[in-house]
Amino acid sequence: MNTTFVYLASQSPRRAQLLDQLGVAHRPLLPAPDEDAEALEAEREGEAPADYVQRVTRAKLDAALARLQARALPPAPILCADTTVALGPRILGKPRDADDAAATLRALSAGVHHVYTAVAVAAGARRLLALSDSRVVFAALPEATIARYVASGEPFGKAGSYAIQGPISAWIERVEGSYSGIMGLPLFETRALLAEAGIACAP
Ligand SMILES: Cc1cn([C@H]2C[C@H](O)[C@@H](COP(=O)(O)OP(=O)(O)OP(=O)(O)O)O2)c(=O)[nH]c1=O
Repeated sequence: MNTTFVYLASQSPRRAQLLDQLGVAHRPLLPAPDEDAEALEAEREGEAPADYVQRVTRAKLDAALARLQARALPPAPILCADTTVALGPRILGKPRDADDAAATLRALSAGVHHVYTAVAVAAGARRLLALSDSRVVFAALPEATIARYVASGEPFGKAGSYAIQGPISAWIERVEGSYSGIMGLPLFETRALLAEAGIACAP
């Protein structure tokens, strides 16, 4: 396929910024107002977090392909991703409210959790998917820190109620894996998928 851009099927500004780092031109391919994006992220009982994140990412890709067809847009590869924070078998999604965000941060405090990000590319008839798995160690979070952080508003819209790219990183002792993956788009895996789809990244 001879294309000069990819469609980024994501509302996340972080994913657009991360894709910029690869030097790949991209255009948004966002859901219509009547599309139920939340339904895609419904959990299934007993499903392992790594399986969940890949299933949701495939569903996001299917929805994006249908959107491209419905809007009769020019063909180009589509990229999407999903990030899930897991404490053992438990999925810690985006917080419902301030209490939920504080409870999630208490659960992550003084412990180890995983951040899974699946990234998927559709190019022509091909569909490619990769999974990034990172291990994050949080120090013990004082109650006052949790309260200030929740009041700052940053936990909202973030899986696991935190953003590694923000001030809470001062309480992260160790990370093994992919920093960009934790932020929402693992650049090593994304570059490899795009290369497989015939799209060269810089440098
Ligand atoms: C753990 C963590 C998550 N996040 C963000 C990345 C994702 O935007 C969000 C997880 O939600 P997602 O459901 O993966 O993505 P989204 O709803 O923001 O965007 P879309 O589905 O349209 O692509 O949490 C951070 O920014 N930093 C972090 O450290």
